[in-house]
Amino acid sequence: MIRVQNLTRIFEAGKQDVLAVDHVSFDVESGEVYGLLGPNGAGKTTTLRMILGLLKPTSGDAEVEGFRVSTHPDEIKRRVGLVSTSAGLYQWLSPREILSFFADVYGVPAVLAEDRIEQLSELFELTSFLDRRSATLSTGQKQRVNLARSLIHDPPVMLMDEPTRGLDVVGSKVIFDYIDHLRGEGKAVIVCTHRLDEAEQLCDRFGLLHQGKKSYEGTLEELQQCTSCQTLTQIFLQLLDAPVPQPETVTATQGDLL
Ligand SMILES: Nc1ncnc2c1ncn2[C@@H]1O[C@H](COP(=O)(O)OP(=O)(O)OP(=O)(O)O)[C@@H](O)[C@H]1O
Repeated sequence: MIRVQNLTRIFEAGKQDVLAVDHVSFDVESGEVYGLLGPNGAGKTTTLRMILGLLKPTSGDAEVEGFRVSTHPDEIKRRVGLVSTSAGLYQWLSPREILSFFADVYGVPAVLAEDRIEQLSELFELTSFLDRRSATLSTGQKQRVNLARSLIHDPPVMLMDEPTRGLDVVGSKVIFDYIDHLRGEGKAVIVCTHRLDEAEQLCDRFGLLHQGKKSYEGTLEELQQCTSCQTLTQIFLQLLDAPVPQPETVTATQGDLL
């Protein structure tokens, strides 16, 4: 469903270029939740932005349902939803107006959009504030509107950048349930998070980025076998202590150690 092939991005930043993402490759299948993890500055957001077509790779490519982002950026946007804590809502519009607006942007026919808004309002319990101005909503309510917005065009792929940042336990639970819902619907999901405890519960497979390179990949069991660590936090700390692999990335399924 999602194929990332040798994605690389170099930023020109003053006198020194920044190699933000360095030949990263991975696949995510339908119904799979893939945790893209790494410390600050590892290249997670840059990778998501390239998959979505918001940022041009220096080299490499990404594919969604067989469409390459380099050649079919509009097909990609139709097929990918994005949940990001930094996404704001239009303060003067109500959730219903926001959802209608995005349905229109994504080319969802008006009749279908009405049904979709109905379904998503029930799923995310928006009904009681669907026609209130967004400025008056609580953080958790705004977050639920954002989740509904990301699904308005029913995309087969969902990218989530720090979805639980700043949320309390109840808000985080809404995200957990949402990710389970996506998995049940057969979507391919990539989640970037610093909450390793959450990632451990949520994700089926992990790719660990370090200094722009993919250092580890596998299920929790595979990572445990490969590192002799038990928790994702321990595995992560081991990754930070290890030298960045050169030139090949390491796949836990191959039984290699860093
Ligand atoms: N527009 C830009 N110009 C220059 N450097 C950039 C730009 N965007 C990102 N970078 C650099 O690229 C590297 C990767 O950044 P990125 O935001 O992808 O990391 P991240 O893993 O998402 O980090 P965090 O967890 O802190 O959000 C960092 O060194 C960052 O400073």
